[in-house]
Amino acid sequence: MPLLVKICGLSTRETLDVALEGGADMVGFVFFPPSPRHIGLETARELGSRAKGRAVKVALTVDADDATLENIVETLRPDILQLHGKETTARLRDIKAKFGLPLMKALPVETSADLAPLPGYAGVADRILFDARAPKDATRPGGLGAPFDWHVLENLDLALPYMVSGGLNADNVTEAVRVTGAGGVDVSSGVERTPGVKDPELIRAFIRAARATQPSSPLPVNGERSAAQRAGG
Ligand SMILES: O=C(O)c1ccccc1N[C@@H]1O[C@H](COP(=O)(O)O)[C@@H](O)[C@H]1O
Repeated sequence: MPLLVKICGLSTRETLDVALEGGADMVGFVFFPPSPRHIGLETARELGSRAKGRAVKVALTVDADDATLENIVETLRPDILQLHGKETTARLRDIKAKFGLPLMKALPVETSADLAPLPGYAGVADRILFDARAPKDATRPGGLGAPFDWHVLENLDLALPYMVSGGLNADNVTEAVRVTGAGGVDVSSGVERTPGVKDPELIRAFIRAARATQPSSPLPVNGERSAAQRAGG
């Protein structure tokens, strides 16, 4: 399976286009007011229609209530919900029943003890995102540009697809994939000039580096674009 590349925290037309043209598989939009990447519903509507059919649209929320999720689903029209708070398995079931969308549950990781909730989430989430555990005094649970010890995932045996995030950038993504065996990578701070301000060249470099972690793809089948073509190579 080709590595999935997600660029998260996009908030402008220009940087969304760079991610799409660079071949990102997933584009993420943050709905969490304390974040420097938070977008409002009008921006969500505009960026959502721009990304439609070109990449998987991911709505990132943190312990959002139903009314907030309803507004996001109505405007962005996401393909998947990324739940980055302390949502329980019961809440995941509830969200799934109400919104009928695939769920990616973010799990904060510092030590192997943090993997304990996995079996519960694996029963209801469609995908897991392993992210660095934020410090206790952080103003947000992610998007801090800090990695975790990837060796915690070294012997992971998980039936569910999983991605890794936290402090990734073009220089360390190869090693992160090698150590964790993740099927996807997710980046925000590592493609920014300052918190919330994406840098087009860093986005392109990250996607190129992530694609380069893979053996060269076989010839495309049934008109599919190869990984190299998707990377613009
Ligand atoms: O990006 C944010 O501001 C954010 C806010 C709240 C929860 C998660 C957030 N970002 C996600 O965190 C990971 C790691 O990001 P980084 O590359 O270390 O900056 C990623 O999934 C972001 O989408």
